Amino acid sequence: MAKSMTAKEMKKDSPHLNRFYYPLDQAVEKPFNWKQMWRLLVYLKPYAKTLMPAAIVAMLVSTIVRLIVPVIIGTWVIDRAIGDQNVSLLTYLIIGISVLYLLSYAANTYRIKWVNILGQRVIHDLRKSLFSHVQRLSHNFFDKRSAGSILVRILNDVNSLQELFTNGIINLLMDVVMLSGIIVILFVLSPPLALAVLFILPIMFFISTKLRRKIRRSWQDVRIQKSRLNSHLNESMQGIRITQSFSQEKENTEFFNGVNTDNYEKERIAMKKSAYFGPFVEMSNAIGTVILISYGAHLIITGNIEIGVFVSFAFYLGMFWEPISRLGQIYNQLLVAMASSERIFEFLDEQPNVEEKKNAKAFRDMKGHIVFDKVQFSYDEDRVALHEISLEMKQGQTVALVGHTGSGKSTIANLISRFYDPTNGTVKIDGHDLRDMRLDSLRTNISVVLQDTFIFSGTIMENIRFGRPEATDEEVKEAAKVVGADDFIKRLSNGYHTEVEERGNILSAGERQLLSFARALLADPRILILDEATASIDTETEVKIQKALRKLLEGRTAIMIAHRLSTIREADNIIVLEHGRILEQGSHDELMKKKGEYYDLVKSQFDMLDAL
Ligand SMILES: Nc1ncnc2c1ncn2[C@@H]1O[C@H](COP(=O)(O)OP(=O)(O)OP(=O)(O)O)[C@@H](O)[C@H]1O
Repeated sequence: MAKSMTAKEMKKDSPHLNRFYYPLDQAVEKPFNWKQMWRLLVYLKPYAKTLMPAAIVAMLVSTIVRLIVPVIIGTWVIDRAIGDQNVSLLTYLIIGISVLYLLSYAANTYRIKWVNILGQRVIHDLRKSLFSHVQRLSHNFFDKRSAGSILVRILNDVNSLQELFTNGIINLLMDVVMLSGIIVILFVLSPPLALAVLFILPIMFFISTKLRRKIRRSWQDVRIQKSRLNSHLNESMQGIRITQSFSQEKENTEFFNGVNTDNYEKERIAMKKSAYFGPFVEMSNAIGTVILISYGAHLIITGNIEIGVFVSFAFYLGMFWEPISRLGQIYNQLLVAMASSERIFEFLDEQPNVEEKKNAKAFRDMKGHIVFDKVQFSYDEDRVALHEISLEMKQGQTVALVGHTGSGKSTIANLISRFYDPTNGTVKIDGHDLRDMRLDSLRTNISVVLQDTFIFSGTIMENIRFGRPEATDEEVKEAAKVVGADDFIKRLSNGYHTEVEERGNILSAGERQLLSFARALLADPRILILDEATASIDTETEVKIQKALRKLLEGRTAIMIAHRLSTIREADNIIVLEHGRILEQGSHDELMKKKGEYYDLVKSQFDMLDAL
């Protein structure tokens, strides 16, 4: 039964969750689904002729040895060799049994090895296909999900399938063979004793399944609690600076202690329930043994069975519980795997919204002449982000997009890079509808410099080279020089080889911006999209950035989402947007003369500056 908790339930469930709750928490129980199971098993296909059969043969060898040894001991060693006091037969039997055990030992070693390799490979393949698929998905997929939830699927959900693929499937086969083997042998040896001993089987199976279900639910609670603990820990570490600056450490610690205690409580309950299982197994064994002794002894005394059969029964009874208990475990594993695989397949079934046509053409020598022809666009059904926008950006022009927040500036930029397709109308570059063109040939001609520059972990050199992986060290340095980033890079401890952590925490906002300019310049795009930083930067850096910008813009079509008056003023064309519509456009002087919306915007910036 699928079960997800509401916030209210979670708060009730966890007394310490007064301030936060984490809606990602979900119980992981899904009904068994054959179709999905079959889809999962397809991942074993590449190994269907190598590792799979090898592991199955090894498993069969060790299981068959375990199955026949008790019969040999009962009917041959006890009834024949010892009964007839036949020493040479006894010697042969001892040697034979030893050889069989050695064979089983070798088969087991290989089974474990092959099964583990098989599991690891399947998980490796699954993670690879999931990652490459997710990387191909369009922006609208990432709009709907947090980075954290995507990470959980690629890491945790795939991990939770590992156990199924390493041991689960082969163990399942092994246990079925073992269990059916034991039942058949017991009935062949003595049908009445087999009936008496196996009579308790369905009862035990029923009770143990119930018990296991309870235990499983408790461990699910533990997992949910752990995920809350992780979420809180993650949030605390990410926000540590804000916590410290607002002196909220005490409150935060109290909250953490609360979640930690809840976690402990859930673990304690789960442990307690799990502790019932071992003694239950022992007790069931004991009941079986009592039945065996009382009824078995009666059968021996009345001459219906020999002592050897009795001994074989005792052996099998000891072996019986292991596969039964493991089958329950595998069933649990399957349920967990169902939940995880459902989430994984949900991602794999997601198709990119922006698709490339089969016969898509490549841009050759793009000039960078952009035309929007009656473009309408909505991110979601109920809100229109752009209404019938028609505009032209000529080759080499710098076009500034201005307007209030939410007016559609970034949306226009997103459509030029074809991160989304227009709902109506067409976006053309050099006269080609973008939907007819190859995505890679479009995007290699466009560089996007965002406000929040993303710095990857690696060296400064590698970060700049991201724009053109084949660039030489000299070309990287040249690009940095042109945009004026060279000065600060040289002052870093290791110059161009300084390691910057993910997101570039060791660099200032201005430095990060210069770095992203160098990256864009190195890529040498025909079209440059620049989301200008709103963060205030000191005048010296501002001047540097302006100079760098001029270099960067030379000979390219540039679309600037502009906030600084200095940038806007220099643009060839200024497009003023409001609520997804173009209000007016023209050069700075033309628009100032018009005394429209742009004039008001500029005036308000000046008024603000005066007020400062
Ligand atoms: N990924 C998205 N999903 C849904 N709606 C979105 C998405 N991105 C933007 N919007 C909406 O589309 C409209 C236009 O947003 P856009 O980001 O283009 O504005 P903007 O002018 O660039 O704003 P800002 O100056 O704040 O960056 C807004 O109403 C916004 O809420």
